[in-house]
Amino acid sequence: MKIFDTETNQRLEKDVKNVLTTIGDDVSRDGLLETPARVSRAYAEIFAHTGERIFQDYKVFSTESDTDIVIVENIPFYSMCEHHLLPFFGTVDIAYVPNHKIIGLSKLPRLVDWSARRPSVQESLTTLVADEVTRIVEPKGVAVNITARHMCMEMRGINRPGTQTNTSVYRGVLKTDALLRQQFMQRVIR
Ligand SMILES: Nc1nc2c(ncn2[C@@H]2O[C@H](COP(=O)(O)OP(=O)(O)OP(=O)(O)O)[C@@H](O)[C@H]2O)c(=O)[nH]1
Ligand SMILES: [Zn+2]
Repeated sequence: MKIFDTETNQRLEKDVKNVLTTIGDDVSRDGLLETPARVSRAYAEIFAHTGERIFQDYKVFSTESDTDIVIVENIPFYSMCEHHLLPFFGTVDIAYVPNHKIIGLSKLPRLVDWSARRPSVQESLTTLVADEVTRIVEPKGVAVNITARHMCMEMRGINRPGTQTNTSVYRGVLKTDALLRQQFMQRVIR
């Protein structure tokens, strides 16, 4: 978990107090006394990788295996929409077609966490995961599929609880080879 330095913490706590006061609440009442500090700690987790472009926590192995496709599906994620700072969350499916290089499997959920812990939109999240798999594994093809619910569409605004958004990126042979692409889609389309 990211730890904010003292100055960042103090600034954030002050900002949270301002928001609470501005919406008409009383920051000196019992229930809110520790809230600015809690929000600061929560933001340190939720926004831990803001501004980072390169995922570093991975391990790759070389392989002579001729596995056609690797699919890791149903990886849960939580992120915050950059328009309303409200949560959007769901699942990510990742596939790649190896080219003599594979990635440690657990590193894919780690990559998803790293990508999600910043203000984002679902499309950029999808692209960021695909970019980093491409950079790290140098595969023949990559596919990323995300299905998510956006609180900004459910609890306010258009108010449509349960609405789901699907975004996907297909690259290389997973874009051009219909059979491989179908193999991925058959698994992940629920
Ligand atoms: N494409 C995309 N749009 C998003 C995402 N998250 C939130 N949005 C949308 O961002 C848009 C922002 O629109 P605005 O008109 O500027 O903001 P708003 O007045 O709060 O819009 P409403 O949500 O329609 O009330 C909304 O349509 C949201 O649904 C996302 O991940 N991807
Ligand atoms: Zn939003």
